[in-house]
Amino acid sequence: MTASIDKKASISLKQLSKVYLTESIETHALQAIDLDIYQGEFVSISGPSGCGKSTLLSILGLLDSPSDGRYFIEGEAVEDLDLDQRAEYRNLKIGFVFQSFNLIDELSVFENVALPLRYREPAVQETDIDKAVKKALTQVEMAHRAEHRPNQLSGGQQQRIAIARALVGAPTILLVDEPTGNLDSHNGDAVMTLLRTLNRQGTTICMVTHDPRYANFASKQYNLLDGKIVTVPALSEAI
Ligand SMILES: Nc1ncnc2c1ncn2[C@@H]1O[C@H](COP(=O)(O)OP(=O)(O)OP(=O)(O)O)[C@@H](O)[C@H]1O
Repeated sequence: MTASIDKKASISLKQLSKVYLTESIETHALQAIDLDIYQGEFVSISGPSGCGKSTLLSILGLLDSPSDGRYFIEGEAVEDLDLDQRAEYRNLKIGFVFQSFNLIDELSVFENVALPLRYREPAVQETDIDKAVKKALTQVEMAHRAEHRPNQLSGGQQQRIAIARALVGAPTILLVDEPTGNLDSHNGDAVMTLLRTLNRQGTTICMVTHDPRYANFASKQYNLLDGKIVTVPALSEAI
């Protein structure tokens, strides 16, 4: 049987499952997940510790493979790609923002943001890299810090640089993992406001968070409970 694919979905999961096998223990981390994320959406996925959020994000980011089910990016099946193909797909289609920023202190802000483009084949021309990096830094309002090193910046500024690095390759989707986890509430609010602005400018976002306050920034909210996904009704529907 061929799974029905919605061509318009940027990301589509069909009956996707992940089982971890360790010695005699079988953990069903994700159970028959069906999820469509459309271009221009801002989706949040929340849930308690151990519900499968990191597992889901790793699979969406092509860092791990499902045990069963299908995963389509822009209508193309990606669950069976080999390691090299996955790396290439990840570079072209996925922007990743981590809780811990993961910037390289030995490189300038400019070079950190340029990094994903330097791994592309065929090589991206230097003038195009320059243009794309400046555009991404402008989007996160950090163009004035291009020559700084990450460790010369505040946590909130570092997260902005990490977002610019995720945006620079014009990905299909931005996958965001607890973006405010290492920030105080002022910087956390500013980063969330930036993500909302980027979404309103057209960036598709899927964010994992355990903070319900920040889940409200998303236009569509899901809860993950024991590896199963449930839609959170919009406020107007809940009343
Ligand atoms: N590599 C692994 N091997 C075995 N079991 C794993 C592995 N990674 C995760 N699990 C199990 O899968 C389930 C889901 O874990 P996951 O890390 O995805 O949850 P989470 O929602 O991200 O949790 P947290 O919010 O605490 O980070 C848990 O029961 C966990 O123990």
